[in-house]
Amino acid sequence: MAQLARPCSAKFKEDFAYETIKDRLPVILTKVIDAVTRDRKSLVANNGQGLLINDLKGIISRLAEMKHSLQTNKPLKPLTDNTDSTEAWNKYLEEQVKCSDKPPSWFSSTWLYVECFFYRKIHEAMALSEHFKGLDPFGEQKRRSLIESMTSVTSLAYHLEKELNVLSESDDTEATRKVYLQILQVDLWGNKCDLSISGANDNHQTTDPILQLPTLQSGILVDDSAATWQQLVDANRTKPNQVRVDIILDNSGFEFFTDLCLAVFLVDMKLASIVRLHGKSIPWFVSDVTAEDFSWTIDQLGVQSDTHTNLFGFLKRLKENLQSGAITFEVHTFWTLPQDFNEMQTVAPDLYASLQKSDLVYFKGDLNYRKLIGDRKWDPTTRFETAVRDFRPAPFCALRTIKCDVLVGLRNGQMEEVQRVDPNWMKSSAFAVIQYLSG
Ligand SMILES: O=P(O)(O)OC[C@@]1(O)O[C@H](CO)[C@@H](O)[C@@H]1O
Ligand SMILES: [Mn+2]
Repeated sequence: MAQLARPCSAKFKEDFAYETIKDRLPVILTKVIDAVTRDRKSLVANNGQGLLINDLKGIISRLAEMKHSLQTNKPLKPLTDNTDSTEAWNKYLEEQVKCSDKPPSWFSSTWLYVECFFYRKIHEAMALSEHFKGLDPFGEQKRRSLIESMTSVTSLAYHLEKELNVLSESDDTEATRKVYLQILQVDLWGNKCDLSISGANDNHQTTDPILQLPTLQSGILVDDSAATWQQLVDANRTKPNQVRVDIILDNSGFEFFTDLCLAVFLVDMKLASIVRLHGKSIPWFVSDVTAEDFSWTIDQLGVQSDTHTNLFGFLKRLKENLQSGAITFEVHTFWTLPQDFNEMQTVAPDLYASLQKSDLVYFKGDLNYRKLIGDRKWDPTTRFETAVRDFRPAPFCALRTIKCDVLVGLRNGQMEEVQRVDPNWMKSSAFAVIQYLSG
């Protein structure tokens, strides 16, 4: 068994974790407080009673108390909101208390734990209110980020529709493979549009998603995309018309649109008979997709197609696949717990068993990647399969733009090359990996 690398933590000032906990999360939390304060009038007006003001004041004071706790490195406390994940979170806290010499706190515990706890605490502040239990303080930003990406959305939709109309009439496997690899790269770089790395500042897509690919290509440090194509071909040979693909979603907005493009492509080109999309059950890491974001996105694409007619053909395909059940959306509590994926089989055996029925699972984004490799500071030349440890429910592929300081699977000397090219490599989202592991 390879020696486990140490987890990222803000107790090491050289870790990106330190900058995140010290600087970035307080900024994000301040924006949440401002959003709830600013929206107070519209939130109350929509609900029409002055007493709601006190309810909102309760939320704001809990968030302010959380900010003070974060900035003064107070011990983490059990959650009190009595939701379906409260017990799991409090059990995890108890385990941390048992296995560390001092009470877990923001700057002493692992980065993965405290950053996940940060977003779960924001949800607790809402869940403890009377009338705003499910309030998503990031909802407005996520909606705005899709609307401001509409030029890129419509050009991508039009491009894909044209390709699908030609390919579905031909049985040109090579041409299909080429478009698959192109859409996969579009989906990969869609992950640049993430509101957490941007400190909740605007981060929508402005360039043409297809035309930008050649300039981004050199930033792909590991490219196993050919192996994912082969897995799809092999799965269709052994079980024609029964291939299942899962996409573990990340960010809403433009990235989610690129996920929908990949899903429609796989179904309409008969590379998968079902694509199961997995979202988050609570607002998460600012821009992650919730069930509310999923429904709003489908509705909004409909609204937009009235003016952006290039959307129309793609949207028809998408809606047909949603109605037929070829594309589905679901959530599971596990995705918003603190455990990394090596613990899924123990913590969420039902989810692990479901993923075991998949022929290919795509994990989108940086946080999913961190959870695949345990958010540990592995040597970058460590093999991906070593860092993933025992997690292997099915063949899977990480599609991740790099936004923090954990990375594996590189060649000898490759990390040094990257650092020379861009010392800011862990925050610039200029680099990415497509890393595949067979089942
Ligand atoms: O999972 P995503 O949306 O690609 O990225 C999540 C993220 O923005 O949050 C953390 C930094 O606070 C990092 O893991 C990463 O930068
Ligand atoms: Mn995210």
